[in-house]
Amino acid sequence: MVDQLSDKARQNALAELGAWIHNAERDAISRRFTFADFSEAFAFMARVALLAEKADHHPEWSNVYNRVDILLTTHDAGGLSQRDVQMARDIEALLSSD
Ligand SMILES: C[C@H](O)[C@H](O)[C@H]1CNC2=NC(N)=NC(=O)C2=N1
Repeated sequence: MVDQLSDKARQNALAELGAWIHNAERDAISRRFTFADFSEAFAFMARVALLAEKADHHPEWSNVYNRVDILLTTHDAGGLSQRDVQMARDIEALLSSD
C-alpha cells in the first residue's frame, strides 16, 4: 500500500520539482513538455514508458504533435505519493542527461 503525501511532504516535493504544477482537484502533479517535432516527442514517450513499466507506475498523458502533457498521481493512494515524486524526478533526469 502506498501513502498519500503529507501536506509538508507535498510542499517540499512541489518546491523541488519547480516546473511541475499541482492539480488540487486530483491531488496530482502535471507538466507540459515541448519538443522540436513529433519524432522527438514520441522518442521521449518511449523512454518514459520504459521507466513507467520498470517502476510499475504509469502516467496519465496525452500527446499532440510535439507536445506531451503528463499527469502523475497514485490511484492506489487516492492522490500524490512518493512514487509520483520519484517518477517526476526520473523523467527530469531523462531530459537532463540528453
Ligand atoms: C497493480 C499495479 O501495481 C497497480 O495498479 C499500479 C500500476 N500503476 C500505477 N500507476 C499510477 N499512476 N498509480 C497507481 O496507483 C498505479 N498502480
